[in-house]
Amino acid sequence: MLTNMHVYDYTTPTVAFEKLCDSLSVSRTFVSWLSLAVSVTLCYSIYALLSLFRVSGIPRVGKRFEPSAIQGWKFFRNASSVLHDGYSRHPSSAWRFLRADTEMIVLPSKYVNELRSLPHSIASPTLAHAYNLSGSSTNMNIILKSNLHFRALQEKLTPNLNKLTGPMIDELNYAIRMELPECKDQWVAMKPYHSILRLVARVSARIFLGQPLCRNEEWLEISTEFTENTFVTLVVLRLFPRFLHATLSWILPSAWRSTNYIRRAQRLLTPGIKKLQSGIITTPSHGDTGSTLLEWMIEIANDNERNAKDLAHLEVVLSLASIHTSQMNAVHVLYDLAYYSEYFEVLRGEIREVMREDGQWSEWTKNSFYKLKKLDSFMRESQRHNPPTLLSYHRIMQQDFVLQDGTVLPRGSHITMPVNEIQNDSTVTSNPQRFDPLRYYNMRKEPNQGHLHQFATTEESILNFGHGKHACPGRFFAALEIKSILVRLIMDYDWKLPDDQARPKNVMAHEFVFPNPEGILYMRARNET
Ligand code: HEM
Repeated sequence: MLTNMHVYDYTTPTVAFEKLCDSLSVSRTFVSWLSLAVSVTLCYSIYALLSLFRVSGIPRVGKRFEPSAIQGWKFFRNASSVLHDGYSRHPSSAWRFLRADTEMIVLPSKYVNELRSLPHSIASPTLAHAYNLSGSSTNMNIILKSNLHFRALQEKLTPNLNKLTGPMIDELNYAIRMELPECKDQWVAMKPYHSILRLVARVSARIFLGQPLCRNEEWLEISTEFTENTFVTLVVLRLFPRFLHATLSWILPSAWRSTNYIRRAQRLLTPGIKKLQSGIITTPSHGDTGSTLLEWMIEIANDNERNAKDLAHLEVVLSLASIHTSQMNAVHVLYDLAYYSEYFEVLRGEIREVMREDGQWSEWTKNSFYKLKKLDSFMRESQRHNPPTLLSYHRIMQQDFVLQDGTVLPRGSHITMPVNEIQNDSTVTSNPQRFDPLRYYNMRKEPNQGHLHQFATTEESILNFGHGKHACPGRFFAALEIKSILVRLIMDYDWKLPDDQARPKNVMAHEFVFPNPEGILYMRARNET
């Protein structure tokens, strides 16, 4: 016979749940947390199991039954050894490794030419960038909605670089006065990471938004801090399986801050965008000839791309793509120059030659900067030793695709290339351990090589900017901006490392490589210019 205690009303799950808790004499909160933990563990186990079987036929590096969370942690701590291990075993074929949030298929560069012109419908770089940046949790999924920013850079900004050189130089003059310390006749300690970030942010803002917004302190904060917070968020999220990202981003302060920066950018930029769209503002905002990137975006936008808030959002995305990437290269070059200090005079000699031909730096054109082949070579060599990321050429396969040697890239898989391993392979770069600042300058002196091996040129095995039709559309602007900043820093100041100190060590997180933000250099004003 059943006692009353066992006669439950199961008509609703809530009632059944409450009765069960009463009968077990445990608190409802405890049971809720327990069920959540069991569900998460179950989902995670299924996810980990599925990832074991996902891409058969392509060998995987890493311990076979080690959970993806542990492999992801190892990748976070020491991505270079994971990639070095995989590349040493499989230098000319595909292999894969597990991150906590996905599995990556790593390809050698021999496949670049097969992949470089595939359309988005087969291999999508945009989906891969959005995924890699945890787009749905970091406000970066806007790039899936429109590629207006990409087109504006390719069709408008790059062909007009010559006209933009004047405004860039003008803004840099102002930025240097605002951001660098007074150091006449004395050595002053400073952190280049922070000062150069502000120089790049100011010069970029002049080109992206024009005057007076480029000097607006709120915009300068948004354009630098959005990126820093987004990277903190994605570095953390990458340690967890994908299905937890949305929940985790609710509790990460860096994710709230990024979202707030997007809202602030929309509040700040939308009124001006609407005026430009309705033709109320017609004069170019540089205060010079030419347009700003924002004006070009408005000019070429199609009917689905005219939403003012989306345009403001894309301006922030452009800041993420451009400011820290350029700043990092400039800081690496300065750290390398301070270490190999004999090259200061080599580069100054080259700059003096261009001044003899083209006049004072303030009158230079894009072509004047092109003549700085030794500086260009130094920048490229510094980038080879300190690439912004160890992995590049990300694509998500939208269809199964069979490479010519029969390797199958399944639909949904995430492919990438180990740029750092490839460019430091001795079959690609002779004596790769050696830091040889004039390596590419000397290569360009060979017959028919003059236009090759430049900082902004991409090659099958030099993939820091990608390669082919999806390669970085901002790389020519980046080269010009970085050179204009470096010319000033090299000519107007002496630089040195603190006594007995080596070059500041890079900071690594997952595949990302950052110049040390705490690195200190001493600077002193020179009289020459
Ligand atoms: C040293 C500086 C820079 C580096 C190393 C760099 C590197 C890259 C790389 C590797 C890609 C991906 C290419 C691919 O898919 O294969 C990329 C894409 C892109 N870059 Fe750059 N970049 C730099 C500067 C800039 C600048 C200054 C701008 C803007 C003015 C810019 C705008 C973009 C955009 C819009 C994309 C495409 C993102 C998308 O698909 O939505 N980059 N960049």
